[in-house]
Amino acid sequence: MAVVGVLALQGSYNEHMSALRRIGVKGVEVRKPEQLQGLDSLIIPGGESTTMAKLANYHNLFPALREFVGAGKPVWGTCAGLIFLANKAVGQKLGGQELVGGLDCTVHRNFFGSQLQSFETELSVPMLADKEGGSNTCRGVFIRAPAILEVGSDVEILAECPVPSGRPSITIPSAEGVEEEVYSKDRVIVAVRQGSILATAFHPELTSDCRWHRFFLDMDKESHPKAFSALSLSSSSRGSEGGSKTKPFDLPIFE
Ligand SMILES: NC(=O)CC[C@H](N)C(=O)O
Repeated sequence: MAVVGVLALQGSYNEHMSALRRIGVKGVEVRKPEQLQGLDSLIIPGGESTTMAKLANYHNLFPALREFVGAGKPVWGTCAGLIFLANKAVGQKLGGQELVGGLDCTVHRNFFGSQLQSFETELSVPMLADKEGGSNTCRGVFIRAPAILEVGSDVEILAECPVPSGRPSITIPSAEGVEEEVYSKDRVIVAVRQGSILATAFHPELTSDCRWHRFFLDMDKESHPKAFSALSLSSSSRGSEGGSKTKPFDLPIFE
């Protein structure tokens, strides 16, 4: 059976573990480098990326995380996890923070503002409906959320979000990195895929819609078909959009 790890240093790892349970998959909490061995895929949750990076450093996790990403094993970063996976981050705290990298993009760490500017919105994600069924949109829960400013040519854009009008204006380094310019587009990228890396600026694990988790597991399945032979992700555990009816929800989620 495929083994899905969830980086459990800080942030919404319990919610990811719970979302995995809802679709009949047992997640494994990861806190030490050696726990990455034997995993087929990994979720890096949201939380606070500077704190998470300090904890990851403390536990000497960065080399092992880079190796995991470099090996082409599926990795999904949500929110702070997206920041971890970006090759470049701007808007960081003084002194910056270490990144795992691997995802060819520039991310703004607090693009949508502070806690007070957190919001929910309906996002258009036709890819999700194509692959996992259900509606063309999903609920996007954005909490002190980052956004992706630029992507490389290998990165597939899965979702964009209109930039909320009340959001404080942010400056971003210009291409040369010297001058600063104000972000002026009316839309911004919030979900991408680059090969085995999936990244979302929002929190699917806080909603009852399990399609992002299923999509991620399907990526895992593509790369390790054998590991999934014993995993019953079809019929019984897939259920309808909104999660399996057979397993009780054990954490509060947004309906
Ligand atoms: N909900 C989140 O994960 C927020 C991430 C936050 N902007 C950060 O740095 O780390």
